[in-house]
Amino acid sequence: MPPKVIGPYRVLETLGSGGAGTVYRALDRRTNDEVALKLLSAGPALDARAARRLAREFDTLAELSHPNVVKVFESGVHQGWPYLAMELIEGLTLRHYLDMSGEDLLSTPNGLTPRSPLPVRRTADDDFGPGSDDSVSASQESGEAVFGLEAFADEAPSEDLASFAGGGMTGGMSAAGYDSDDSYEGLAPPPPAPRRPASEDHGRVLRVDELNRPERMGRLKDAMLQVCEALAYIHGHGLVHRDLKPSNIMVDEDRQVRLMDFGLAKFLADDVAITEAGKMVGTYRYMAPEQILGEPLDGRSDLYSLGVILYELMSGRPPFDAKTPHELWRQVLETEPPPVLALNLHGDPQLARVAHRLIRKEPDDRFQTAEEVYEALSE
Ligand SMILES: Nc1ncnc2c1ncn2[C@@H]1O[C@H](COP(=O)(O)OP(=O)(O)OP(=O)(O)O)[C@@H](O)[C@H]1O
Repeated sequence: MPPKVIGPYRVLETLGSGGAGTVYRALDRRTNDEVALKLLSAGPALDARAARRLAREFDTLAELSHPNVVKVFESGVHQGWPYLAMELIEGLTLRHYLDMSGEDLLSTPNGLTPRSPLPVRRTADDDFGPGSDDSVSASQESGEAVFGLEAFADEAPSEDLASFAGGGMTGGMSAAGYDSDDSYEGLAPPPPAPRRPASEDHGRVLRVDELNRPERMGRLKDAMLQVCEALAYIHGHGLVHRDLKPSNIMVDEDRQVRLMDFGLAKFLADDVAITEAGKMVGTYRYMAPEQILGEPLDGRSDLYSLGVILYELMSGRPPFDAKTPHELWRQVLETEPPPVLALNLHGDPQLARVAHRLIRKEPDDRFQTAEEVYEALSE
């Protein structure tokens, strides 16, 4: 059961939950405004010192203001658990926004609410369970390949479309639900990954020609440009997102993109207890090599994550895919991903070039700023 009241907010419904906690639609009883309230529950309840640090961190975020960055209103502590009040976005996460066909978008009452939940297996962003490597099917040469949505199966259960179909969400994956081993010692070479034929894929499939629909590509490009604007803004303020992934990007009814959850990863990374409990700081699949290695990060690490997102949304599968964090890390650090255009023969060559340059292993070899990426995407 969700709490009825959190600080000055009355909880109205559960919007979803992820590795760090649960997000509620809530009413600010002081102003009668609705907000999205994220209650963190990944670690032990905060002590007074950690609570003060949270307040300091989020005071900084609350000062930021950009049309593509979700507005943070305030933070607080509810029975020892930190919470964050932010702008309520009526919309979809980037992945669902791009999974939908143009018809879906146009035929729904508010333009973004899907008709019904899709039968898609959803796992956490760092779930390496069975099927995590099953995304690409045969017959790519013909341009007729189909991709199971398992290719996108890195979303938390909170992302189930039910939460947008008026049903709200209960449950979801708790941090304790992660069973992946994230220690970095004793890397073993990955066993060959079995690939199932497309017919065994469950749920909706996206064909390559669906991925390339001009309308979808237009939306993808436009969303990427807006993410670049958001990144340019936060990097300009000396901040790094650290956990950029499709579930942290929302698109509202006016197709305006909002970058979410930034700043949170740093707070959680700095809190060893929370980090160990949740294992969710920087989702592995989107993490830059330097982040995996625990090296200092700058804006270029976010650009790497942006490249993974672009690669995945263009090709139907992530550049590196593995069943365990060890395997994934080895691939990220040592191997080259297949060319996007080998997976999607008719993909946009310019976007493919941008994606590949963003996911270069050395930060110096990538685009250096979000502004540069914006320009390259606009060419
Ligand atoms: N500001 C918001 N407005 C509307 N819905 C939101 C907002 N923030 C989050 N949500 C919804 O709540 C869901 C859960 O968000 P949350 O940030 O807890 O999880 P996540 O980003 O999927 O995972 P993680 O916490 O591991 O990064 C999101 O997928 C989204 O559907």
